[in-house]
Amino acid sequence: MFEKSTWIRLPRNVVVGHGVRSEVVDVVDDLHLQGRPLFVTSPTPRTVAADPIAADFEAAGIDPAIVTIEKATFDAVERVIEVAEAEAVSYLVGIGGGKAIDIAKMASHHLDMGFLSVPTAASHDGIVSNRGSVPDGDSRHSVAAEPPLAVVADTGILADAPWELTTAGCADIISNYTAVMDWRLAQRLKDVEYSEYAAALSEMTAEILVDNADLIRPGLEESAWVVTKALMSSGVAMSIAGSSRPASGAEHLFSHQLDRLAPGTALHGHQVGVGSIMTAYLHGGDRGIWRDIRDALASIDAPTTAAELGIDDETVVEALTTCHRIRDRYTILGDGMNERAARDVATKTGVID
Ligand SMILES: NC(=O)C1=CN([C@@H]2O[C@H](COP(=O)(O)OP(=O)(O)OC[C@H]3O[C@@H](n4cnc5c(N)ncnc54)[C@H](OP(=O)(O)O)[C@@H]3O)[C@@H](O)[C@H]2O)C=CC1
Ligand SMILES: O=C(CO)COP(=O)(O)O
Ligand SMILES: [Zn+2]
Repeated sequence: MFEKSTWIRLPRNVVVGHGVRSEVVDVVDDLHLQGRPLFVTSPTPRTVAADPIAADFEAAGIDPAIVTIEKATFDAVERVIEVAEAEAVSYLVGIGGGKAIDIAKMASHHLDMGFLSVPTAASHDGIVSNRGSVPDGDSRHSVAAEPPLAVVADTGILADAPWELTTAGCADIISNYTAVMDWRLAQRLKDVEYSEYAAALSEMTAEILVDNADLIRPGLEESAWVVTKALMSSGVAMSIAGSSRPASGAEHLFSHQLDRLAPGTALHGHQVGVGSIMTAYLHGGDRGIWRDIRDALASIDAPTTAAELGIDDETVVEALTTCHRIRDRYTILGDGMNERAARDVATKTGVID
């Protein structure tokens, strides 16, 4: 008897383009959302987007509550839940980078409320995904959360954000190449659940981004357009898979471990990009695609070395040898690298000296 079933949750409205910030109110109307919203934002995105959007809501006769979070922590999620209950809101709007959007996602999951995603930086592929990422004890990886009902991505705001946020988003996408290699490996060796559609979408997204790398330049709004569409597509791949597998393999384990060993030093996307150079080498050796990944990252100004990340060589080696413990996810790292092998891959790929 055929017993398979799947439930894919995707946003109903995706609005991308110049000046669409002012259309958040219309999107809420289109979704038939009633009552008060709670805006979840962080300091810079509040000024750049949340306050002006709040003014649009007030002009439409809706009085939003606003909570500003500084860090992605469970305390912040708790605080958002408390404010949502105290202010009797009906839905949430996450306005900001990965931090604000993830907190909004996780709080709305707990509250069983809808949420909208309004990115102010094209820095990560959680804009659309059904995953939320908040450090919990020793774990740093994403968990299932509420997918957005809608995404409103204003390319004017995204293009004005610091350039490194956009290059971080590009690197998060480029890392899909190695994430999918790890996923296929895990399917072959450990029989993990695998979706050819999600894997193909994730790889194709990276390929389109790399093919359009010459359009990705600072100050060019078209760059924000190209990168945001790729981030959405990658997020959809995660939603189809029902896991972050299409976009997160050993390169993400490496990045999550760096978040523990050198917190706040480099952006998520930049760390996974450097991790991807090394794990591509582990998959294919010297004839593999590690140089293509490195060159693609360099072509969009993303870091390709530990020094460019601002992380010392020893920390890279430590992260490589320990990151397989971060989560139960089989990757090319298997049950862990020894120090010599880690130093070797990091040196051969030029990540460390
Ligand atoms: N859920 C998922 O599927 C995924 C989640 N992630 C998670 O997302 C996070 C990474 O996202 P990232 O966006 O890099 O992190 P942050 O939200 O911390 O944003 C990075 C920085 O950019 C600033 N910023 C945001 N927008 C603007 C703007 N328009 N102008 C100027 N500065 C701006 C923020 O300012 P300020 O400090 O003032 O807020 C912050 O300092 C990680 O926690 C990662 O784990 C990543 C990939 C997928
Ligand atoms: O960053 C992600 C995808 O780009 C999410 O992956 P994790 O599940 O490893 O946190
Ligand atoms: Zn990522």
